[in-house]
Amino acid sequence: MESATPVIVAIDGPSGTGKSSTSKAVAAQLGLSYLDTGAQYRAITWWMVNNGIDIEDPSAIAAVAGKPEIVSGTDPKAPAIMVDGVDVARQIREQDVTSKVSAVSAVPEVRARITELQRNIAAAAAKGIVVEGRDIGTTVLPGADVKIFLTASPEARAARRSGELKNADLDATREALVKRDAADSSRKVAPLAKADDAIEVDTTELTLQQVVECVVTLIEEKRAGK
Ligand SMILES: Nc1ncnc2c1ncn2[C@@H]1O[C@H](COP(=O)(O)OP(=O)(O)O)[C@@H](O)[C@H]1O
Ligand SMILES: Nc1ccn([C@@H]2O[C@H](COP(=O)(O)OP(=O)(O)O)[C@@H](O)[C@H]2O)c(=O)n1
Repeated sequence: MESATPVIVAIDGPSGTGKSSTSKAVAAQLGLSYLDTGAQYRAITWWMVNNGIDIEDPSAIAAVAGKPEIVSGTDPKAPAIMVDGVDVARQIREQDVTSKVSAVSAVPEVRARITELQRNIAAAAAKGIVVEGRDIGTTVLPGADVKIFLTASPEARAARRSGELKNADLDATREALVKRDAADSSRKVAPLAKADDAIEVDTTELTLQQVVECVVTLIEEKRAGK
């Protein structure tokens, strides 16, 4: 599939619905760039924790939101995330960051900063980009060519997540995940939400391959002008 105009794809949804795996596979298959916006919010959270900022204090977070330099790689086969020149790909997945990221990402100054980075990265993608997150279709790139909102039952999502984490307790994983979704959905600025014009795909009973095929087909149809 060749096209002169870059295609912008927004994939949103709660945790464990398959956003990262689907977005990486779709981008790799179509030769597009890829951006994991959750990794950016995790990276700024890691920096706050590492610099002793009180996560309970939004004004303390806001005051330093512009300080860390966050650089995202956009190769779907080797996604990278750096903070002040340090590769934090492993650290940002740790439980401590996961439990604090919703509080940090709810601070408007953090969102303004990260949203600007995201728009610049999307604008620079020559062939187009798949951007995954919570507010891409609604806020970051409302003019995206294709908008997908992935969902799945909390049970399926918890089972997928505990499959990744060693010794994870299924009930505790589900509880933590539902709590984070609630925090992300209820914040004032750019909450987790489906855009009115997004296509919802329930992945509970689908394999990753089926979800990837579904999204690739939607992009191809859009490019063919259907
Ligand atoms: N449709 C699917 N069926 C089964 N497992 C899946 C499916 N999609 C993703 N997974 C697995 O679930 C886990 C979470 O997927 P991920 O893409 O990280 O979700 P998200 O980015 O939405 O949090 C990963 O281990 C992934 O391999
Ligand atoms: N566009 C986005 C992406 C993530 N986030 C925040 O970042 C957190 C981590 O996102 P993630 O995509 O890495 O989470 P998982 O789906 O991997 O569990 C979310 O729980 C949100 O608090 C956001 O606010 N906006």
